[in-house]
Amino acid sequence: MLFSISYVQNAPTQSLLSVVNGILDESIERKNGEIPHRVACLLRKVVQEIERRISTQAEHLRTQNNLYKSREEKYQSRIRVLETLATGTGEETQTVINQLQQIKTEKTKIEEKKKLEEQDVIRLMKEKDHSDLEISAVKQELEIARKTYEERCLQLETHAKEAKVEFNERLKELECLLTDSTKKVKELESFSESKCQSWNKKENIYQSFLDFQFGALRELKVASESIKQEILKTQRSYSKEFNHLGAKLKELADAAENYHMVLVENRRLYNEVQDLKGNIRVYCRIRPFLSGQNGKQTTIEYIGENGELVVMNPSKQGKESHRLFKFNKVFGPAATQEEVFLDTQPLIRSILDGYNVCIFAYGQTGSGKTYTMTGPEASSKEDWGVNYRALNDLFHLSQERRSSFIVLTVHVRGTDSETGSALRGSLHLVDLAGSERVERSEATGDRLREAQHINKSLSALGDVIFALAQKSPHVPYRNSKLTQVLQSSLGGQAKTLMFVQLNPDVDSYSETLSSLKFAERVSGVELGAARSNKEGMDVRELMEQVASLKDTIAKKDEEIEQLQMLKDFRIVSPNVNGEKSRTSSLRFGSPSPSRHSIGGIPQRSQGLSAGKGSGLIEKAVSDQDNCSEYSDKHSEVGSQQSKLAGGEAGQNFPADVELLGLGDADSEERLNDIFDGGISIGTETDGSLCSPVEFTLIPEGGKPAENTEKPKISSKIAQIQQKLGQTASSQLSVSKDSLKVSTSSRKNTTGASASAAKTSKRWQ
Ligand SMILES: Nc1ncnc2c1ncn2[C@@H]1O[C@H](COP(=O)(O)OP(=O)(O)OP(=O)(O)O)[C@@H](O)[C@H]1O
Repeated sequence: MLFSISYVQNAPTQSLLSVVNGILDESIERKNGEIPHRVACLLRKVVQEIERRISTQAEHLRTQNNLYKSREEKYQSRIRVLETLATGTGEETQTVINQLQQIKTEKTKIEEKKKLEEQDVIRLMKEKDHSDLEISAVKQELEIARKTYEERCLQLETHAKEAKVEFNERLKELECLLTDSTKKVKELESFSESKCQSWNKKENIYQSFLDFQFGALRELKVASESIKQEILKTQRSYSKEFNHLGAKLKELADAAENYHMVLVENRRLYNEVQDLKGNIRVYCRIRPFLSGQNGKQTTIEYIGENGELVVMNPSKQGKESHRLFKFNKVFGPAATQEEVFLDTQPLIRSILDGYNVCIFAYGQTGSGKTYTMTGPEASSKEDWGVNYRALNDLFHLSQERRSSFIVLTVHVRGTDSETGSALRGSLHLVDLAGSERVERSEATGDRLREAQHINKSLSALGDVIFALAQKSPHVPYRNSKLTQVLQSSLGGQAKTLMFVQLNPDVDSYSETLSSLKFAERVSGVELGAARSNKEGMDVRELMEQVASLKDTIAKKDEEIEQLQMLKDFRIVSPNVNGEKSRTSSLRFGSPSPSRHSIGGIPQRSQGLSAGKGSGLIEKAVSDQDNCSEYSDKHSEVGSQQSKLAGGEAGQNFPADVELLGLGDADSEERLNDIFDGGISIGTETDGSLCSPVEFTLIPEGGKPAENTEKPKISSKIAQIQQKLGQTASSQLSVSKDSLKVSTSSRKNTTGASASAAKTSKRWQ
C-alpha cells in the first residue's frame, strides 16, 4: 500500500476515505491490532489531507456565500434602480420587466444552484462529520494499535532482556563445559596412551599365545593323524562286526520266517488242543455282495488272520457299534472254495482214522450255506463246495441227491493191515435251512408252517448247543429230528465243524449278529476229546469171548431160575411161581442204569419236516425207518441208527426177550456196530440211552457166584478183564446183575450191528 503524496493530494476525498477504510479493514482482518508504522504515517497524511480539503471546502463555501450575498445586494440595488426607472417609462419598463423577468429566471436558476450548492455543502458537512467520526475511530484504533505495539515492544524488550540473561548464563555453562571437556580430553588422551601401552603388552602376550597355539595345532595334527589311523582300524573292526551283525540279522530274518512257521504250527497245535478238548470248531465265512448289490454298506469291519472278526452296527455309535468275535477261522468274501476246503481237509480226513466227523453250515437264508457245502449250481471244479471236494469219490451219489441222515452221511470202514484193527468213521455233511426269524422270511400258508417247523428244529439245535455249552446234565437231543440226527456228532465225542455263513449286507445286520452269537456259543461247546473207532484184534476177540461167556452165564442163570421155579413149584402154589417169573423178568428189565439204557434206546421218529432240509431228513428217517423194520425185527440196539429208528422215546424194550435167538452170520461186523454205538451214544445223559458195550466191558468185581459154574466163568472174565484193562480199564464199573443183562444184550447188539451195516449199505 504505497501511496505517493501526489496521489493523496490529487485523489478525490471519497477514494481517500475508501483507502482509509481498506487499511482499517485489513488491520481488523489481521486481528492482531498491529498497524505498521508506515501505514500509520500514511493514514495520518490521508487524514490531514481530508482535513485540509474540508477546511478548503469550508473556506470556499464561505467565500461563495459572501459572493452570493454581495451579488444579492447588487441585484437588490439594481432592482431598486430599475424600479425607479420603471416608474419613468413604460417601454423601458416593459424592457426592464423583461429584463427583470430574465433576471428573475436567472435568479431562480441561481437560487436553485445555490440550493444545490447548499445541499452539497450539507452533504459535504455530513461527509465531514462522517469522516470526522471515521477519523476519530481511526484515531482510536491507531491509538489502540500504537498502545498494543508499544506493549508488544515492551514485551519484546523484556523477552530480549531475559533471553540475553539466559544466553549469558548458557554461555557461562558452555564455557564451563568446554573447560571440563578439555580436561576430559586430556584425561582420555592419557588413558588411551596407557591403554595403548597395555594393548601393546597384550598383543605381545597374544602373539606368544598364538605361537603356543600353532605349536599345539601341529601336535594336534599329529594326534589327529594317529586318531585317523585309529578310526580306520575301528572302521575295519566295525565293518567286521557289521558283517557279523548282518549274518545275525539274516539268522533273525530266518528265525522270523520260522516264526511264521511256528505260528502255523501253533495254530495246528491249537487245533490239536481243540481236538483234545473236543470243541466244536467254528469257521465263519462271509459271502461277497452279489451282482446288483454293489455299493451296499457292509457290516464287516475287520477280519483277522487268527479268526478275529469285528462287525459294525451302523445304527449305533461309539463302542457299542462294534462287536468282536473269535472263531477258529474267518474266511473273507474273497476266500475261494479251495481255501475253505484246505482248512477243512484235515478234519475230513480224520474219518479215515476212525473219527466221526460232522460239518454243518448255519446262517440265514442266502448267506451262502449251500455255496460252501455244495457250491453254486452248474459249478465247475473250482467252485465245488466242501461236499464235492470231501466226497470226490462219492460225487455221483451227491449228484443223484442234488435235488433233495441236507444231510449226507458217509461211513468209512477199514482195517489196519499191520495191526488188524478195524477203523470205522462216519462223516455227516449238513446244509441247514435258513436261520432267519420266521417274520423275516415273509412266508405264508404252507411255507409259513414249514418255516415254523424249520425254526423249531433250529431252535432245538440251539437248545442242544446251549445245554452242551452249559454242561447241563440233560441235553434235549430228542426235541427234533435234526438234533437226533446230529446227536452222535454233537454229543458223541466226534469232530465237529460248523460254518457260520454271513451276508455282509447292512440290512442283514441283526441276522448276522444272531448267527455270530449262535456260532460263538457253538464254539464254546466242548464235546470231549474225539475218540477213534478203532478196535484191535485182541479187543475184538476178547469182546467175543466176553459175549460168549455172558451168553453162558445167561443160560446158566435161566437154568438156575428154571430149576428154582421147579423147586418152588414143588414147594409152593403156582401163583407163587408166576410171581417169581415176573421178578426174574424185572431183573432183566431196568434195575440199574445200564439195564435201563438198553431198554430205553429205541426212539421212534414221528416224521421229519424241516424246510429245505426236512425232505432229506424225512427221507433219511424213512430210510432209517426201513432200517428200523429190519432192526425192529432183529431188535437192534447200540447204534445211533437204531436209536432213531426204534420205538417211542424212553420206551423200555424187554431187551432180553427181543434180543435172544438172533442169527449171528456177520457177528463180527455187528460187534463192531455195537462198539461204535456204545461210543457214540455214551453221552446221552437223561438215563434212557447208554452204551450196551460199556455194560459188557464193565463187570464190577462182583458178588460171589450162586451157581457152581459162575466162579469158573467169573474167573475167566477176570482174566479177560485183566487183558482188557490195558485198553479199556477206565470204563470198568458194573455189577454182576449187569453181566447177566449183558449176556442177552450181546445178541441184542449183534442185531444192532447188522442194522448199522445194512443202513450204511443203503446209504452207500
Ligand atoms: N462265497 C461266495 N461267493 C460267491 N457267491 C456266493 C458265495 N456264497 C454265496 N454266494 C451266492 O449267494 C447266493 C445265496 O447263496 P446260497 O444259496 O448258498 O445261500 P443259503 O444260505 O444256502 O440259502 P438258503 O438258506 O436259501 O439255502 C447264491 O447265489 C450263491 O451263489
